[in-house]
Amino acid sequence: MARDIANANYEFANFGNKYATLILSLTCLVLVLSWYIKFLWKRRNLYYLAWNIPGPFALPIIGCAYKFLLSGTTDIMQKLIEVLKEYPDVMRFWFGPKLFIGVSKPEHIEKILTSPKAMNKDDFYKFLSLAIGEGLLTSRGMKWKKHRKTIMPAFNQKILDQYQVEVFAKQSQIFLDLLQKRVGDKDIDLVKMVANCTLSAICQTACGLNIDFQTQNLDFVDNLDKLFEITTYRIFNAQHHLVFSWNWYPLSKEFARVFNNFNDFIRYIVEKNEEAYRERKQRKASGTDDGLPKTVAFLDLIKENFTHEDLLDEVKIFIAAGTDTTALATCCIFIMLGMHQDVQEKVLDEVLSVVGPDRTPTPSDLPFLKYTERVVKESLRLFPIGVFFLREIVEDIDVGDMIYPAGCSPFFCPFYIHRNPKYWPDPLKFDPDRFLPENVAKRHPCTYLAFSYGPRNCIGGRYAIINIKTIIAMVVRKLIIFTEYKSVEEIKLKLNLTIKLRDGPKVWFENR
Ligand code: HEM
Repeated sequence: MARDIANANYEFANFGNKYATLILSLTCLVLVLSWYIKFLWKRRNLYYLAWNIPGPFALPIIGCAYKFLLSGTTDIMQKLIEVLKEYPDVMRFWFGPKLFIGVSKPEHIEKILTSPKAMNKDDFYKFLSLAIGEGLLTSRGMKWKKHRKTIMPAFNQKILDQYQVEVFAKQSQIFLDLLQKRVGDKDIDLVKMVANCTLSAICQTACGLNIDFQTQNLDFVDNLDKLFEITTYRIFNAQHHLVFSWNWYPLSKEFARVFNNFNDFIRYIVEKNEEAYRERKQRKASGTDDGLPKTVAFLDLIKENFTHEDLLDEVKIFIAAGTDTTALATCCIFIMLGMHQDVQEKVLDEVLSVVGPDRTPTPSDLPFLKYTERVVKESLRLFPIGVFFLREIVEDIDVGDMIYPAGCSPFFCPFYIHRNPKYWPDPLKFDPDRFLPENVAKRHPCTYLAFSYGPRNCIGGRYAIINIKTIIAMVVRKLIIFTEYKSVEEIKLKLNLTIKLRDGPKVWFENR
């Protein structure tokens, strides 16, 4: 009898436990489902508007991410272009719950890039901020607006002519001297050499500091490269987006090392600039200023409006956004000139007629190097250094024939647009005359996005073109450029935040 009661109690307790587990599981399921339905309901506008946009099939949870599974940095670019080609004007792409829209139609690009509803960068840039801080390129909202307004005048043509061209010419001369010692050498690390030249120029133009990266063996350029490489890796490997998983990963230690080196250097140059600025102020106050015109750095023009931390962030961005981009663009131009000796001859003729055989280029020469400028732009068409860029839409944007929903992230791929035969006939042909004013007038401005477009375009575009023109003018007069590449198709690229030449520039120089 007692055993029967015990058995009955046991069965009752067991039934109770099972029942409680069932209730608990059902409650959890209902909670998760109601959270999910609420999540979907809140985003109904996004789903509704995305429905009509063509794009690849999206799987549950991962969306279209399967398209990029197991892709290295070379394949990602290739695959992105392949997908864009399937949907030539507009493409929706679900990456998990996130909606990206690839925009290739110039009329849409113009409306989005000029809309105040799309001035912020996508979340994707937060990994970039973790590496290079919150300066113009990565900052958002009012902070960006205020900084852009203050920094803009420092990049105007007058300042560039008055103070910067002299720096570009000096650094280009050092670069040329180094190249002349390597004549005939097919193993030069050209990207690094040019990057040291552009970095020395930017340190001086941004902070007024004369550090010669070109002749001293400083490894800052390698450090910056590594910082970008690890950041690119993290962006494209979603499993490392969580801080917890990243901190356990060995590459995070390497990231910390290059990150600290980068920050120490920036702190050093900004502090040096502030010291020099204080001294100048004291000299002025005590009347001991010699009255001679001084080189004015960007920092000198903006520092009164910014905190020390803001200045650090902005200098980080100038250096990170200006060094590699300009260097890569210059290397691609060297390749194009090596591949097209007739174009190189025309550049030489122009430089000799405007600047002459030995004189250093001055600001008044540069506007007359018109053909050289067309060469720079055409090379940036084929090799736009920023492969793609993204925005975030905070309110629906009606572009006429469709609506871009709030919450989506439009992305723009200059590499794809610049090689689209619809806008650029015979797109792989290198033809600088595409940039003759009469030909430019026939195209929609948003078919060319090397420096982006609208209020958030590249602030250093003019600066970069002037710097590159100075380097090319100095080099082409003394050296003939050759490359092993025979065609544009042969030049393989990979992604490292910006474009990289997978197999290097394969360029060498001979005496003229
Ligand atoms: C050939 C060289 C260069 C190319 C191709 C280039 C390209 C670009 C592109 C495509 C953007 C838009 C990026 C985005 O929206 O995510 C950008 C932004 C920017 N670039 Fe450049 N850039 C070059 C040189 C420079 C230089 C030399 C500097 C500075 C001295 C610079 C500073 C910036 C800054 C600060 C931004 C952010 C602007 C903002 O968001 O308000 N760039 N650049």
